[in-house]
Amino acid sequence: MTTKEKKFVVGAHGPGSRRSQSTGCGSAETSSPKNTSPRSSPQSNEAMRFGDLPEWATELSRFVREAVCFSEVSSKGGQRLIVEDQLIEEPCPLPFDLLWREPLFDQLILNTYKPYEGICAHVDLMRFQDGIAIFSLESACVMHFTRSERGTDTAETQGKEGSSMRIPVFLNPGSLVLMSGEARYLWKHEINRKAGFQIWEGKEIDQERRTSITLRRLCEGPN
Ligand SMILES: O=C(O)CCC(=O)C(=O)O
Ligand SMILES: [Fe+2]
Repeated sequence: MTTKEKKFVVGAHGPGSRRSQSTGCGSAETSSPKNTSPRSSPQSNEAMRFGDLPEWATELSRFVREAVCFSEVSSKGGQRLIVEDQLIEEPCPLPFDLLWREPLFDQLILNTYKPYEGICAHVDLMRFQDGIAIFSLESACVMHFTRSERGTDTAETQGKEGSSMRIPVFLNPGSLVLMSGEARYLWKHEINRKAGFQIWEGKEIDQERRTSITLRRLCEGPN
């Protein structure tokens, strides 16, 4: 895998309160070596590494910086959009205080999923700092973001029928997801690959093996 294969950056960021308690599948926090995996099948494989990362992962960290610095939004110094007469400022995909910390990441988890295996809705453990990167490889998929119970629904996050908003994000093989701020603390992410759930533009996505590499940084102090 080379960094050249990465196609684009999906930045998910919001200002808001940073520390809400996480909710996982049910109510458990997730993505902890000690917790039950939030993935929907026990046959999934995962590998974890803490501390000094292997060279290829350090290269991925460098790629994250490069991708943020050269992304369209960053190069314009935060994109400003007018939507229905309202000025919306799209923040940088990863705030600069997080982007330039050293090390950027010190924990990695590699997950492989067979077709129809996914990961249920969760907020990553509070033992990890803000600023999380996920490289999505092999099979395309749709990741859904839903407001966690800790982040109260507002008029903006309510769908027309009053149900909580569910935001689909299409991930190509090679996509990079960056989560910080509200997206990291107040929204759950999920990849439901059960039959009938991976629909994009009206068509079901063909499923193959999917691999993801998640990079995070542990909070200081005992974990
Ligand atoms: O496989 C993915 O893309 C998501 C992984 C994830 O959310 C996690 O490990 O916490
Ligand atoms: Fe996660």
